[in-house]
Amino acid sequence: MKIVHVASELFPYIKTGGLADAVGSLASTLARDGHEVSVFIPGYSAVFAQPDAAAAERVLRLKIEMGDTFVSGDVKVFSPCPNLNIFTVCREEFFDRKGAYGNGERDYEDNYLRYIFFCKGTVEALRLLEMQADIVHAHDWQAALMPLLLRHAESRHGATLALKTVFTIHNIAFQGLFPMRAFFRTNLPDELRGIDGLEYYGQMSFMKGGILFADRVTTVSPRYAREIQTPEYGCGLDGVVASRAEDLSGLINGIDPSVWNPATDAHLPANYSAGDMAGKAVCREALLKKAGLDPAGDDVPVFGMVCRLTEQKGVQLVLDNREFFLKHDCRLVVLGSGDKRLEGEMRALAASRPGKITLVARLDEAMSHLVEAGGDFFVMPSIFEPCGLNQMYSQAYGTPPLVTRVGGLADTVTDIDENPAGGTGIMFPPTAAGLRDGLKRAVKLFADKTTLAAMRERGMRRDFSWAKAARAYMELYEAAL
Ligand SMILES: Nc1ncnc2c1ncn2[C@@H]1O[C@H](COP(=O)(O)OP(=O)(O)O[C@H]2O[C@H](CO)[C@@H](O)[C@H](O)[C@H]2O)[C@@H](O)[C@H]1O
Repeated sequence: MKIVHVASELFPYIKTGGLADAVGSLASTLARDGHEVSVFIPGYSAVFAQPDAAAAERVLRLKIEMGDTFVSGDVKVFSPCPNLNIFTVCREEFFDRKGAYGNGERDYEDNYLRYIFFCKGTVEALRLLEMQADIVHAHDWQAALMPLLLRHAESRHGATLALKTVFTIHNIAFQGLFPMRAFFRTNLPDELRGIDGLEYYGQMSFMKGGILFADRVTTVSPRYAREIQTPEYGCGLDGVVASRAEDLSGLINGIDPSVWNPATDAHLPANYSAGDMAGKAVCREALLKKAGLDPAGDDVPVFGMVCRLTEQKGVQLVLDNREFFLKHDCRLVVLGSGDKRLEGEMRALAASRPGKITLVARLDEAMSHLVEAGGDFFVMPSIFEPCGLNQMYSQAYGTPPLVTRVGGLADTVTDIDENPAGGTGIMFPPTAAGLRDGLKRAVKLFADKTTLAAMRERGMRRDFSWAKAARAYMELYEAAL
């Protein structure tokens, strides 16, 4: 099958979060299975810093109509492995910047222009390169205009660019909402300005376009697919999502075993597996040292956390439990940056107990592997979580996760008290009291080494592979065609 993915992130070329991992793994798994896969991403300068992308060749010059003007750019391509072509839609003025979406303080004000250009450039490339896709699969708000722009270009040019379109919601909290004047740059027909089109309370919503106009809509777990049809989790788009209920499905992400496998992980000082756990202790020691924490004996649990520091990830719940971390003999390593207030409060908490609590406020791929491997428990108390990857990584690394009962977390972790013979983690409601209870249960469990060892082993033997996840997408594509 000819499959085209369109996304603003792709591991290992450009990543700010789980979107990059999900698209990267899905695309390469489908390519390995023999499908002809292309991925379109913006030509961020960071992409070309990667060795295989540095040799990208220009295949097209673009001149894209955006409102009453034409904007130029080009398309470069490289191929990191058989059956996989990565196309970058380039325009230095838009994508040659330090951050993908903003400067660290705020989002770029021209993001609507950048991603309209990206989607239009992709559609134009599909046309000029005569790619004849079976499926065009767009991800998240940055690519959400693809289904509409593609069908519009088809009717303008009398061509078929793709048989079916799929839109995946990785996180409905980020919708691409802009003042309505942005619509003018799409050159879409005026009737799409209204409530049955892209309008959302007087603004223009990219994500609404993806949900309404793709042939199939997916999100990244069955539970989140149900949740986003409710006002509590739908972030204002619950009605729109519910209107597509018949074409909506929730497909769990997988993890890429060539990147996330403790038996082969090159980021770790020692490897280990369910059958030989000796290396995990080496990783634990290395983690404490790297994080600048005091050594911790067998009776002192090490809690790890890796995430964007945002409300979504439940960082506030951790802060609300400062007393727990201060009172109990434990260690806490937090790797993440983001919201300045949360970062500041976490930094203050760490400063109040150096040697015991630490915040590493940067993006650090290698250290994220070490936290997964070296921790005794992984803390992931998300307020909402479409799928979540770290709770799967942590189970694969023998580090039981503490998770809230929401979205993909509830779909991928089994609570040890509810199911003593099958438990792989600890689950609780998304509140400060819920997390407190979870932490206390973890401390108790840490003293019960037999139960803990069995739980670790069960997590490590679970099949979270992308092979399984990619099969579910293939079934969806086939059903759509
Ligand atoms: N400081 C840091 N250093 C190194 N690595 C860091 C890091 N901070 C975060 N990461 C990494 O970023 C990724 C985060 O992935 P998640 O799926 O947990 O969340 P995210 O909310 O970004 O993704 C959204 O999309 C994905 C993909 O569909 C969904 O699983 C998820 O629920 C949804 O919110 C992980 O690989 C993690 O290790």
